[in-house]
Amino acid sequence: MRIDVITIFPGYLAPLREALLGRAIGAGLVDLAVHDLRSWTRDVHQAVDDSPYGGGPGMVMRPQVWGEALDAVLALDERPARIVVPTPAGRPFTQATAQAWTGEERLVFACGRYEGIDQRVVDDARRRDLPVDEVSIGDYVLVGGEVAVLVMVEAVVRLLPGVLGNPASAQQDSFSDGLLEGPAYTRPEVWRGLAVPEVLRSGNHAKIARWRRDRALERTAQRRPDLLAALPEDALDDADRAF
Ligand SMILES: O=C(OCc1ccccc1)c1cn[nH]c1
Repeated sequence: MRIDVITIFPGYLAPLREALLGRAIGAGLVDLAVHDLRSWTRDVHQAVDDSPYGGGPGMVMRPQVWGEALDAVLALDERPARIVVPTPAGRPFTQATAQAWTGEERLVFACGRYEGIDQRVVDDARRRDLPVDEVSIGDYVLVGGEVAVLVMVEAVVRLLPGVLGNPASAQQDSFSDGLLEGPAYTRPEVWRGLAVPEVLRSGNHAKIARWRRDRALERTAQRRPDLLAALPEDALDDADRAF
């Protein structure tokens, strides 16, 4: 998978070259290219924003600069690309989104700042039949899209074959069965007077699986009743319902 990021703060994306993601890049599982949006400005001040039509606070990112930047970056590789624009006003980015994007040959992230990017940039891309997703990583406002890109790239790349040492852990992710992960424990057996739940040391794998599912159901009911309500009918068996 090729990933391009267009931003006025390329340094913000440096963490993508660290650790697991850095190894995925080194192993050739991911190609990452970060581009400075200001490369496509033509004025001496390298202006990337301007005042909003209709008035109001803040600034809007200029369409000309973004249009030229996207055209140039898209032209760097003939692989079809999905353009992703992080914004508080976007559709929710979820594990399902991350899973779906693992099928993409190329992702091009456009990092907005200020009050966002002139809407015509997205409209023009869609008019040219380029897939464009305006996505939100959560209901809060950041200063720019760069942090959201770090989140989304990590969520996607960890799912690519060969990236995680143990693919099973991606399968048993929180959300993969629609429930939150329950509590996890490791040695020592007793720590500061707190013991690991007996069942986990019983060696009885059926009992352990049941206990883990009960803890996941309990936690989901307490913290995310919305996820419980969203489960398909057949997702809960009788033992679950008893819980
Ligand atoms: O703040 C975010 O993106 C940066 C951004 C983009 C456009 C205008 C303002 C801020 C964001 C919040 N949840 N998901 C994304």
